[in-house]
Amino acid sequence: MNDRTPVAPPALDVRDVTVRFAGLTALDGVSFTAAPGSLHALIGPNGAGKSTCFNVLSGLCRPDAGTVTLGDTELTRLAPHRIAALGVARTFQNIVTTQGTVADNLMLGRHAKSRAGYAASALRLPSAVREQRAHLARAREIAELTGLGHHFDSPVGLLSYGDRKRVELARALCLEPRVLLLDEPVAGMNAAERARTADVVRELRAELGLTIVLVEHDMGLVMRLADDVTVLDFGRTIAHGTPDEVRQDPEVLRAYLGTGTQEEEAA
Ligand SMILES: Nc1ncnc2c1ncn2[C@@H]1O[C@H](COP(=O)(O)OP(=O)(O)OP(=O)(O)O)[C@@H](O)[C@H]1O
Repeated sequence: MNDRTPVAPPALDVRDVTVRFAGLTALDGVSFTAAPGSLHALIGPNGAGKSTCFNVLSGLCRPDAGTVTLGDTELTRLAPHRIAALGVARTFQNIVTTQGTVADNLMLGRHAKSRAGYAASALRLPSAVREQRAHLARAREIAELTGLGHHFDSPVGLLSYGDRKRVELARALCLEPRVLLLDEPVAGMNAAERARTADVVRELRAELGLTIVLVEHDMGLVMRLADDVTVLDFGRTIAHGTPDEVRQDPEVLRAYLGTGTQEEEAA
C-alpha cells in the first residue's frame, strides 16, 4: 500500500450552485473555494443551506445549476461512492456509532481501500493476510491521531459521547481522504470534549495536510480553526473572508443577531 505518500491536496471549487426543493431555493448561486490544505468553514443560521451544500459536495444531492470541482475533476454529477473514491470523505452530524469495537469500525472504513478479493480474504491467502495486517496498523495510527489509541480494542458503546463521535471522524479518515467534510463535529459535546476535538482537527490537518470544509454552529471553534469562512443565509452567500472579517460584517451580524451593525447591537 502506498496510502500515506503525501500528495498536495487539490482545491475544492464550488461555482454558482443552486438547489431547489419544490418552491424553496435552498442554495441560490453559492460559490466558494476551499484552498488546498486550508480549513474552510461554512456557517449560517438554521436553514441557511449548509447541510444541502454538504449533500451536493458529497454527491447525495444533485444541484439544479452550478458545478463542484476537485482540482481538475468535476464532481457535480458523480455518485457518492465515486466522489468518496476520489478522496472526499464526509462525517455526518447525527451519526454516532454504537456497534463493535473502535478497531471494527475503523476496519470498516478501510474496507473501501482493500485490494484483496473476497476469495483471497476468505481463504486467508498470504497476500490477503499481509494486506489485512497493514490496514490494521494504519487503523491503529488513525486511532492514535484522533485521540482514540487507548480505546482501539474497546467496544464503542462503552466510550464517552465525545469519543464515539470521534470514531466517526476516524472512520472517515480511514478512506485516506484528500478533502474532509466535517458536519458539526462537536455538536452535543461538553466543553472539554469540544476542546479535545478542536485539538484533534488541528493536529490531523497539520499531520495529513488535508483540505477541510467544516460546518459548525460553535462559533468559538470556527473562529479558532478556520482560515476562511463563507456565511450563508436563506441559501445565499452573505459574506466571505477571514474569521475576523466575517465577525465584523454587518450582514452577518444581522443574520445571526437580527441587528444591523455592531453599534446598533451595543446600543
Ligand atoms: N429534502 C428536502 N426537501 C425540502 N426542503 C428541504 C430539504 N432539505 C432541506 N430543505 C430545506 O432547505 C433549507 C436549507 O436546509 P439545510 O438543512 O441545508 O440548512 P442548514 O443550514 O444545514 O440548517 P441547520 O443548521 O438547521 O442544519 C431549509 O429551509 C430546509 O427546510
